[in-house]
Amino acid sequence: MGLFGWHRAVIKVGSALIAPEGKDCSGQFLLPIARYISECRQQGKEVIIVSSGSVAAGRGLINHGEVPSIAEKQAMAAVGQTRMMANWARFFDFPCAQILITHDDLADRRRYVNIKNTIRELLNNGILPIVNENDSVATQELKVGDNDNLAAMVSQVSDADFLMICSDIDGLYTADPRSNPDAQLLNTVDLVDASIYSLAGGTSNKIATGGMRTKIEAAEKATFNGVHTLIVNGRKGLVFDKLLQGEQQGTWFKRQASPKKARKHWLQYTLKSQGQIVLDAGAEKAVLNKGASLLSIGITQIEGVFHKGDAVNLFNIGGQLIAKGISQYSSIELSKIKGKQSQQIVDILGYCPSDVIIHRDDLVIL
Ligand SMILES: Nc1ncnc2c1ncn2[C@@H]1O[C@H](COP(=O)(O)OP(=O)(O)O)[C@@H](O)[C@H]1O
Ligand SMILES: N[C@@H](CCC(=O)OP(=O)(O)O)C(=O)O
Repeated sequence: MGLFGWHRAVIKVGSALIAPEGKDCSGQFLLPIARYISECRQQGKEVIIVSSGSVAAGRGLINHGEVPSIAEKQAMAAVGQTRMMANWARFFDFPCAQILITHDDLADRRRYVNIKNTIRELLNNGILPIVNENDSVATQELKVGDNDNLAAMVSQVSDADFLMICSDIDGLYTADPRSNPDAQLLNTVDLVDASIYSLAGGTSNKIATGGMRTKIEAAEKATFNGVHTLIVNGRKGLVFDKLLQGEQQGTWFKRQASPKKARKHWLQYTLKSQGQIVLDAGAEKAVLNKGASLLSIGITQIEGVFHKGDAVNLFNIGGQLIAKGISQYSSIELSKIKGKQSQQIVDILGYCPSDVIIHRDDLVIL
């Protein structure tokens, strides 16, 4: 896949576009981005927005000193978030959904799986998820801190294959063009290394967070996970028309592997298996040959102590390791529902967060 064959994109929109005046919430630059998103959805592609701007949108409504305190900023985010959501919603004739997350949510395996399930359901229902950091509750030390890195994390949790960062600059230059008029725009970056980081300066915008450095960090994370990353100027409407015509814009950071390969590598080597599940012959066939999700009916045995969101190894009845996946249930829950129909889960446990035990997207065949 090059830059245009993507199926699921995360589009990050920075504060500089939502609040060009440094406060309030403006639609000035959002129309071309919204049109681009609608057009892509019509082509059958899926889009998730990561939007900044809650702090800026609430700035005018909270009394604050020259430099707002953390509490003042958290209050700004609380009142600004609804305004920012309403600002987006007026551009779309399909529903938008708000997801607020912190670093803590992404680090906790159980909540990570919940975020993943929610995004999957929203997309299946044609709803546009709009994600932001939960600024009004996140403590400083538990924050991702900037929405560029958050967008890269969202691209992973949502299994996206494209990340577009819309900023107020044409892309990555050889130096910050605001202080270096001779700086040259880079069209492509094959690999994010120290030489790329050395080009980045911070931001001069008092409402923005990261400047170019956090965008490079995001590009490094995403491209490593198999996600092509593009930084474009979201202030130029023409950029989105050109993208729709298949013309590259901005700076393209090329992915290091296919998302499948990167994900497989992550599941297989990074995630430590916490337990074992033994499958009957029917489940083994469904998982191996039909690309199916694992259902409770096909499970014969559980070993080890694991929680929802943990990785587990799957064995066939003959004791052969066949796959590894992320379990939607804990070992205690599974010991009660193994061998049962999915419809019985709710009667046995009293709840049923998922019809499948391991979703096929969370499975790697070994
Ligand atoms: N090498 C560079 N190339 C491009 N922009 C850079 C570079 N170094 C620093 N910058 C600055 O990064 C800014 C974009 O980041 P930021 O202000 O955080 O925007 P956003 O709100 O979109 O996240 C640019 O306006 C630019 O001044
Ligand atoms: N979560 C914050 C934005 C943080 C942020 O990274 O801003 P930006 O650098 O403009 O993308 C907010 O909604 O105001």
